[in-house]
Amino acid sequence: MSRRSAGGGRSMALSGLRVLELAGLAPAPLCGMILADFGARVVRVDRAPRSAVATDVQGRGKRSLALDLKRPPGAAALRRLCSGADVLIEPFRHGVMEKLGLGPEVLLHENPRLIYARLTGFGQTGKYAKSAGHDINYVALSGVLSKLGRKGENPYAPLNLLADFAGGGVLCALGIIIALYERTISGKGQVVDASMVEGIAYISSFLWKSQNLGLWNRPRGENLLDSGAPFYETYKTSDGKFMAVGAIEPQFYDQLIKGLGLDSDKLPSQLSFSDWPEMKKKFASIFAQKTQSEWCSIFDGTDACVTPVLSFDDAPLHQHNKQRSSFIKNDQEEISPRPAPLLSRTPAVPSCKRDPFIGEHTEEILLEYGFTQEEIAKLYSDKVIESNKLKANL
Ligand SMILES: C[C@H](CCC[C@@H](C)[C@H]1CC[C@H]2[C@@H]3[C@H](O)C[C@@H]4C[C@H](O)CC[C@]4(C)[C@H]3C[C@H](O)[C@]12C)C(=O)SCCNC(=O)CCNC(=O)[C@H](O)C(C)(C)COP(=O)(O)OP(=O)(O)OC[C@H]1O[C@@H](n2cnc3c(N)ncnc32)[C@H](O)[C@@H]1OP(=O)(O)O
Repeated sequence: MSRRSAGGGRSMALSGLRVLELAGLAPAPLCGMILADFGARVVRVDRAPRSAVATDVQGRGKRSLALDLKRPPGAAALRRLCSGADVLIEPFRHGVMEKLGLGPEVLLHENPRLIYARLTGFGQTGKYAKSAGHDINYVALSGVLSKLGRKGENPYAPLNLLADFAGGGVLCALGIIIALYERTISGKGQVVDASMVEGIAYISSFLWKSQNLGLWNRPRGENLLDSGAPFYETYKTSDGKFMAVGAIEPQFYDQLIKGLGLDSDKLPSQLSFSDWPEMKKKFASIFAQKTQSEWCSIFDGTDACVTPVLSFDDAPLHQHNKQRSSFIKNDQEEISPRPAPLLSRTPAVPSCKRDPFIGEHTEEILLEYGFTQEEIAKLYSDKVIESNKLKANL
């Protein structure tokens, strides 16, 4: 496991980029964390009066400023911060920023180079633009949820990975980077309308565009890649763990059959759909006869596409992941995934420090953005900003 400190002397791809992230639930924090991991100076703008504990668990590499946006001097302070920023990420449903007087017309007028990223579930327009929602709702509206789940069961949302993170945080970060690239040519900022419904739909383009290939003709849970096929499944081992099987191509399927100790001449053909349920039972009874580690000994080094299903405890300890330093430890000994992808010259250097407390850096950030000590004192006395130095010094 590697332990590299932020800013360890190497310049990162996004060094010098100034980002303001208005505190949100899950997607915007990931977006901000990605930018911070790759070198951006990300300020999380938390609420004042602040809540006791930060709910953002993706605060790595960020600093926190606690600011009351509902008070006019607070909104004015954010406008000023935006004048000196490259990127603003806002995670509220449509209309919230406009109500605060912080809509894109205002902020882009004051800073035409600003990338104004709006990360929402339903986007800035349309019937649901002002409705509350969460990951599962967005996946549902994208069409994708209808495809997920096992045979005979209700659709199943795979945690909150699809909308919040893949279609939300990650695609918003991509939108920001694209807009920043375009700004190098035009000199102009723009609004990034990152709707998680559309984000999921977009990352599911393969699903949409493969509808005519016959891959998805059968009901949910009975197709090649949705747990219908015996060779694209998980199987329980004798020690209560699992193996993942993804032996799609015939040459890899042959190696699976060999590893399981079966004779392919005595089996139905791989793509005989009607035999799939029976083949699954056969595979399951064989996998149940050995431990996960025994199966790894059999399949490691083959092309059978069989791997262990690792727990969070086991994944960082797996030899392959250790060889690539795929997981890192911070100063609190917390383990998390190393930023991906790896850039050869300017890789991400994630911070090893703990996440910021709410309001921990209020003063230093305001000074950095050009506020005077007198202006800061006024904001304090007006109770528009808060700092949390006490906790930070513990
Ligand atoms: C499935 C996921 C969500 C998972 C989240 C969980 C991980 C966490 C949810 C609850 C957490 C727990 C809880 O907090 C209790 C504990 C607290 C403790 O500290 C830690 C442990 C906890 C157990 C804690 C643990 C975890 O953190 C939780 C379990 C998702 O799908 S996330 C994606 C959600 N959707 C979106 O992001 C799409 C866009 N956003 C929205 O649609 C809405 O924001 C949303 C999410 C529906 C929320 O609606 P809401 O009405 O609450 O907000 P908005 O309409 O957007 O308006 C925001 C209002 O706040 C004002 N405001 C904002 N910033 C400031 C500021 N700096 N100063 C003053 N005011 C501010 C803003 O003006 C708005 O005010 P109005 O309503 O008056 O207009």
